[in-house]
Amino acid sequence: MDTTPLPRLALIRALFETYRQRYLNRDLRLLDDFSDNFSGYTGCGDFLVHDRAQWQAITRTDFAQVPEPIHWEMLDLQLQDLAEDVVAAVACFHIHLPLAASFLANEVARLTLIFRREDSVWKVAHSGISLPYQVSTAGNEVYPLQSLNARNQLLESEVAARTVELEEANRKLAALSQTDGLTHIANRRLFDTRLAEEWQRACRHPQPLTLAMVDVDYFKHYNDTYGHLAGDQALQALAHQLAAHARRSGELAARYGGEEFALLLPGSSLVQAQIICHDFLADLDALALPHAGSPVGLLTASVGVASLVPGPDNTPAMLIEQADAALYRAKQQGRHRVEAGAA
Ligand SMILES: Nc1nc2c(ncn2[C@@H]2O[C@H](COP(=O)(O)OP(=O)(O)OP(=O)(O)O)[C@@H](O)[C@H]2O)c(=O)[nH]1
Repeated sequence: MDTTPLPRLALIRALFETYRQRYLNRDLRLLDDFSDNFSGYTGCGDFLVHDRAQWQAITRTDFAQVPEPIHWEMLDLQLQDLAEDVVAAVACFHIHLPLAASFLANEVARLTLIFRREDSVWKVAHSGISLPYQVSTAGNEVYPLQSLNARNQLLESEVAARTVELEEANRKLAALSQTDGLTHIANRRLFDTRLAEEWQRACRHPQPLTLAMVDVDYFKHYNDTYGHLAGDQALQALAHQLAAHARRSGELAARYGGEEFALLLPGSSLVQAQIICHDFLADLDALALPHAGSPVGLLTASVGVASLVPGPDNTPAMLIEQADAALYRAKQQGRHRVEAGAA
């Protein structure tokens, strides 16, 4: 090594730099820089070496495992002037190997070098490298690439498994947030979203957007007679029937609120929607849920249907208002019926 007198810190820095360059460039001159009284601690092999020849062999193995120049991304360097003939350098860095796999670079390596002047020549008297993991090296490895690779693959598969679980949990959560807790059909939130989406779609490709509002008849009386729990079960049965009539893609049965439901029928004409709603009422009749407070003696519902071709002159709120108005008429005219269109 260069023995030109230098200010002490510059000297230590130069010693470290020479070591670093020779090590990074896989320069075999490094082998001559180790002291006859060398001791070294291999971070990955996890053992102390007292023998210069053994350390040289380890260094050769290192250079053979990765023959191309490597790179250290320096994080920190501390230089210590310990005695007239003894100096130290402690470096922290990421190791970048010229390999596709970059996982070693995620680790922070810490290298301690002690230089001693022997017969006016500075030698590396001690080298200790540590990496913050407990891995064993396989065969003739110096860098524990096989262990790290295995650990990395394990981590990646665990992350992948967790990601799948997380996606599944998110999917369930999203479904729950759009589902009515009692009837398990779409809730008001999903209805609002789908109405807005279908409205936009119908604006782009003009076609009618048709909506049926459904309301249970004399339901207060039903609750009063049979109890709230029976009322809940009746709502579940009705919801199930209504959902069976949302058959085509884009059609949606939803609980609008309380004992009121909605059936969104994109692309259906008023007449087609009326047929669907009549079928629904017939199926509800077929369930034959007794209702002593109803003139027909069964649980029935009333339906109001409206249809609009979405455009600049109307809004989703107008469609709901028109369906509500038709529903009001159905109630006024005796219930258990379908009323359609503007009055
Ligand atoms: N069991 C039960 N009842 C509900 C639920 N949501 C709303 N209701 C009841 O539905 C009834 C609706 O009563 P009203 O609005 O007076 O209407 P109605 O008695 O059905 O009369 P019409 O609609 O005019 O035929 C109320 O008694 C509410 O308590 C629910 O989730 N479960």
